[in-house]
Amino acid sequence: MPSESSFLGQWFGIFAYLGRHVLLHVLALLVVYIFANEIVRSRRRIPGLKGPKGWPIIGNLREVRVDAALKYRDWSETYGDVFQVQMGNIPVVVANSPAAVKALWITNSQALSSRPQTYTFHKVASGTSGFTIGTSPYDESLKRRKKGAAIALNRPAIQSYIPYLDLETKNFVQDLFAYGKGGTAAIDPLPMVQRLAMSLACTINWGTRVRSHEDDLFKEIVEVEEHMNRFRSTQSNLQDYIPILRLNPFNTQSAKAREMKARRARFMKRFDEELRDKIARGTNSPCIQASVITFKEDRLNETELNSISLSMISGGFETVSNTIGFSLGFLAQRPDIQQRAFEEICKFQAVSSWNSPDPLCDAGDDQRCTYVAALAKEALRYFTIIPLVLPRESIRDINYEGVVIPKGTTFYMNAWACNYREHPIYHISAAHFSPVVANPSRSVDRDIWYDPEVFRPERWIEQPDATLYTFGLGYRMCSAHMLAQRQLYLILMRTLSSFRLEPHGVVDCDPRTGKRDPSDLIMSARPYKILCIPRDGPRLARAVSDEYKQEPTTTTA
Ligand code: HEM
Repeated sequence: MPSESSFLGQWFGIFAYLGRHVLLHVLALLVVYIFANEIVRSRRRIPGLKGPKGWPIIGNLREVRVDAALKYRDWSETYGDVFQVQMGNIPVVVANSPAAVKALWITNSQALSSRPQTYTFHKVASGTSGFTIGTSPYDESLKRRKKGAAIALNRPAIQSYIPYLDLETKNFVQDLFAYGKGGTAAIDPLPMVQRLAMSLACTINWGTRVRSHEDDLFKEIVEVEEHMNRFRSTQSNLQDYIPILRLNPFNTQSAKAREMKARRARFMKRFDEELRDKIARGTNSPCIQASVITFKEDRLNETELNSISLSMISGGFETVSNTIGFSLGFLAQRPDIQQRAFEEICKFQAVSSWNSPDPLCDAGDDQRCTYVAALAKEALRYFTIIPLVLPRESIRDINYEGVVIPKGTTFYMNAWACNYREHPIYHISAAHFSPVVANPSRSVDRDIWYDPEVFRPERWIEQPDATLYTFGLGYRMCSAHMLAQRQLYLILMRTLSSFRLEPHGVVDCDPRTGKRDPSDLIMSARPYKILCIPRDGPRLARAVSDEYKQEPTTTTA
């Protein structure tokens, strides 16, 4: 009779043998898979275009997981201004200089008129709910939606939104004053400016305001949109590029994307239903959705209408708020710039700087205070909150300096690299950088700066025609760049004429070191607190006291 221990020993031997066998098979399969994938990956590279080779399966994903724009700029020194990377097996062309970007995005504007589709954002997080304009591929429907957005965001339309801008920026100043307890309590201004931007977008689109950053609806939209921003990131959703990861049954990313899709659909439906109800009762304010629903001549279907709403929320809210989020923290540490802006506002309003100017400045003024307009533009350049613009996809072959880039290729514009383009004779490696003394005559090309690392609004007064890359370029450039600049200008005018900003504790709003998550698509600053000290408390209190939470009375286009 075999003893119990030898019996167990036999079973153990059988299992060990089977285990080794299975393991060897799995390893062999893995090697074959990697080998076969390497052949596919190298065949998909664009012939004639240089670029880092990357790793099997993941390509360059590991190297560009965070701060991709900075990495691409570094690589451009080795591979040239235009090179290819591989996201998994997918080749992507990256353009890193003003000249290259203009040759591709302007000269080939129509060829670059589409957007690539990704698994996480397009298939899971959006699905049948439709895409924003900024994430839609090129087709007839996109053309209709772009036309609708262009009418809603052109100069005359913006003029009609001035009462809304007035109300929301006034509400913002009131919030800084009230929550900041007249300069005695440190506050995080981000939720307040998020409310401003969100409320403006909702008013223009649905005729509905978002009154407080303490509202549950506000918090819900912020949370959902922040997640959506992550699903749109060009480098952090590995499953977009490595399809095998989508099979993972415990895939938390897809589960989160589905959850956000459902939550987004809920608040969109709520806005839509409220508006339809108001239209039925004849109590609606004029807004984009009402004008399309009421006058059906625009021929936009339900999904297209939804796409415009999504674009207003997703385009209009995080962009402006994060630019201001970085700017206020940064300016709190730059009393010199605040003082200069204040003096320029006083001059603009024709009051002496020891008298206080009107803290609420004229909402109808279209960026005529040159210094503050330049300050807004410099904030857009310096913080370049979408460093890699939004990806494009070519709908035709493009010939770039003799290299044929096939139709269907993804392109990234490195707006960061273009906005920070430094003339070679002033180039010093980032680690040893010391700002060059300001001397405008030394900037030899209008798109190339001698001091890009310095925050200097004056550059836009010296070179008003220099290109700003923050809104992208060409056919798919930001549809609302005029509205956004107007918004930023009025927010800065009113904030800087009302308050002196001081940092409270550590404030890092440096666009290189102070990002909350450097893998996001739209960058935001790490949370910080500042003191908003009224320049003239009694006057400010009077200016913001009058019924600031009322509904706007003037109509939209
Ligand atoms: C600081 C503010 C803003 C910045 C930095 C910004 C930036 C951008 C960028 C980089 C693009 C892609 C451009 C390209 O591919 O060339 C874009 C597209 C877009 N933006 Fe903005 N944006 C801002 C504000 C807004 C606002 C306030 C709205 C709406 C109210 C908006 C609506 C859109 C739309 C609809 C598109 C899609 C255009 C298309 O694909 O055809 N943006 N934006």
